[in-house]
Amino acid sequence: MKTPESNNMGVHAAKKNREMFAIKKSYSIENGYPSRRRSLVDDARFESLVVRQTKQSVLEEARQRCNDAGLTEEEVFLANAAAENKEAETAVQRAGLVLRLRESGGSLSRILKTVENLKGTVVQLESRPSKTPGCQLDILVTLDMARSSLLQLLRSLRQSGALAGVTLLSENKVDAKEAWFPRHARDLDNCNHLMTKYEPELDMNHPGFADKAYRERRKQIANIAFSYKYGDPIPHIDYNDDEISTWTSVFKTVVDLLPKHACAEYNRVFQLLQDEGIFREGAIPQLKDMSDFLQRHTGFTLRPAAGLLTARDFLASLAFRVFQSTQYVRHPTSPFHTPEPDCIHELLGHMPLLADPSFAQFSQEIGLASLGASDAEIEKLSTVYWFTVEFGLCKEGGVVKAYGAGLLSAYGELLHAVSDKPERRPFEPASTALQPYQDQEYQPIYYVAESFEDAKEKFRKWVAGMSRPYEVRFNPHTQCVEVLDSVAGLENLMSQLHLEMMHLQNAVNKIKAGF
Ligand SMILES: C[C@H](O)[C@H](O)[C@H]1CNc2nc(N)[nH]c(=O)c2N1
Ligand SMILES: N[C@@H](Cc1ccc(O)cc1)C(=O)O
Ligand SMILES: [Fe+2]
Repeated sequence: MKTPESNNMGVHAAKKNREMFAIKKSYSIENGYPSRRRSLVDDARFESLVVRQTKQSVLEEARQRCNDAGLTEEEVFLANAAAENKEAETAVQRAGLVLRLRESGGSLSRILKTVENLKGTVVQLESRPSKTPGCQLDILVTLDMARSSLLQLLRSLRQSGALAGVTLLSENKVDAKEAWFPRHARDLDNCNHLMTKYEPELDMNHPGFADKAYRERRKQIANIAFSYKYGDPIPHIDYNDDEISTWTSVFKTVVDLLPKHACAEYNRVFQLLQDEGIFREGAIPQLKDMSDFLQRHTGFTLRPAAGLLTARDFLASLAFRVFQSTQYVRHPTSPFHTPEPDCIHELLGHMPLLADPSFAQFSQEIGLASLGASDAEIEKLSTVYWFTVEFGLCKEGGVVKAYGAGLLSAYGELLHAVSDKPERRPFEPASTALQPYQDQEYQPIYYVAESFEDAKEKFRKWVAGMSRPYEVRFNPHTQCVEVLDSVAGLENLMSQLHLEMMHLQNAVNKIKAGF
């Protein structure tokens, strides 16, 4: 089966690519985020722009270093890989070259001779009449060769008058231009970029802006998240009295409002969390305990996040049933609203429903749809996320109830959402995805889902029309996202499903036999 693990070289290349173009911690702080008005769609646009610019400057730098302005992206990639250390320089790698020959004459044999001199092995050789004017033949040659020799070969081919063009193809079909996305839960170590402009250091309207001790404390907790790596135990935080009393006051108001305004699925899990002593007055739940709870119910786990993540990084983690959660607490002067997500929002708003099987699956569906999506599609997906997971309403026996995390952790807006003031529209992914929104005042429009099942079904139909030319699937046994683009992979999946169907059939038979 073609799993990311067996397609090792490609994955390695893609990962290197991501690391090479990576931005340290945040998109906004180092890049002067310009927007004044908060919108996650603008955030997503800004993220793409910074990624493009960073990539451009990395390429420029490499071209200058190699003193060759004509280096293609693939060649920069190769040169950087070779420059890592002695071993990397002499490591043999497979490469595909397209050569455009002016004349078929003796030039091909000369080229092959050069390959031989450089200790390369030809794995495959194909030719076809060239469509390029002034050229006779196009040759596709696949080689195994040490990286440094490959660079040398490219240089000498470029100088040869017999060739009208030389193109290095991407390593093992991985297109360096294609969007990288995490293939294994451990790759989420690379998916924690922040939008930092709502942090207390930068946002003058943040209630903690003038409070030095608060900013220090927040930074200290955020740093724990920065150094977190996949597989580490989730760090325990010793919350202080101020933090605990903030939690307790928000918790009390939520408990009062739930019976009337929260959806049944939320209330059910909330009760469980109270029964287990995870949700109570006087103690902020530890992410570790919450993560274990979620894992028992839906397989979701938590990893600490240092602040508001970019939409692409945040959504990607959902594909792995991982929720990236902040661990610091909002400022004590403003318990009922904070401009950036904090652990009270994540714990009270998001966690209960992540323990509901149907909702967990909906969240994962959005995450899976985001992998390899275009920038425009990420904008749409985050808008859908906004009007469902963050601010969604749903119907329950003719009454409108809240399931959005931003409503369940902010009681003022919850009362507003269920009052007769805002406009309510039925949830339709295609139109919901285009609705502009802001995050500074209460929402003027909310979208109402018939049920989670219905929302999921509509979402799935809508997502099927997206541009990605392949389907992806999460394999819970390996924690890998598999790209369903090979017959072998599909056959494997089919045989697994076949086995499940047999179990299902047997179960039905046994129940029937019991009557
Ligand atoms: C996908 C969407 O933009 C969404 O609102 C995300 C953004 N980043 C986040 N980052 C953190 N830490 N917590 C969140 O709830 C979110 N929500
Ligand atoms: N406003 C939310 C927190 C929040 C802020 C920004 C977000 O994108 C999400 C959540 C609260 O007070 O609970
Ligand atoms: Fe949220």
